[in-house]
Amino acid sequence: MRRPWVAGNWKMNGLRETNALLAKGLSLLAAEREIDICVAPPAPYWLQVVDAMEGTGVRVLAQNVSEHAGGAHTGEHSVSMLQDCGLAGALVGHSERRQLHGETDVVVAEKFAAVRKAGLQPVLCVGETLDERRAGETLSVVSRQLLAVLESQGPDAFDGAVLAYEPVWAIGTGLTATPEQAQAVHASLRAVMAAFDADRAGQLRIVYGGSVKAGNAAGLFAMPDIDGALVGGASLDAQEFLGICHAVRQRL
Ligand SMILES: O=C(CO)COP(=O)(O)O
Repeated sequence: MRRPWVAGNWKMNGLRETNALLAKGLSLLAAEREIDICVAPPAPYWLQVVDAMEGTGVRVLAQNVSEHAGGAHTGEHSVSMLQDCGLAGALVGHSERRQLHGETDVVVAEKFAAVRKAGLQPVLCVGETLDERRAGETLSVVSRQLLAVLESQGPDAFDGAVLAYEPVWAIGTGLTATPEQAQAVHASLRAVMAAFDADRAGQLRIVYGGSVKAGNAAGLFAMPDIDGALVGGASLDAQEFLGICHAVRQRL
């Protein structure tokens, strides 16, 4: 039984006042003890959100992290800073980082390693663009992105980690992958992992991201290999996010 996992990626949204309102709305999640629930606010608000979520069981993630331990890296933040601020982990390789900030598979794997070595939870994001899907390259792209970590760090690198499948064409577009489309990719990713370690593949939580809302979550979570969600836009609305967290309970 894989424990359901849902996270809200707030991206570059929110200010102190709206964060406080959203966090207050999310405090109802304290009841959801059998599910892992996380939020990933922008870095300037980590401490605000860590404080606001105290006692709720909701954990706070970074949206990105440096692969370097410290030093002359203007604008970056290290895993030690995440730890110092009380964060539980970090997203690595989000498609917006790969596409807009030129992060390669190698850099993403280094970030994954840095998070893991600090004992925090890495969330590896993989996904294909619309052109890649149309060219029939979906499975080769997401496998390559997963293998960049698996081959360099081994399957035990995924102990406690989460793998997020986020088709780029479904992010922020309102186009959701159908449950069947997402399930097919999740099953393939699990098979890639199984070639290294079948037990660990069975335990790996693979979550879906891309226009998940309260209204389409149940269909996705009914699929055998969709263990939760990484939610963007809908996580900025407490009721929507609560609805998604409730929907994932069907997997318990
Ligand atoms: O990128 C995402 C989460 O990381 C998904 O974003 P949307 O839910 O807004 O499509």
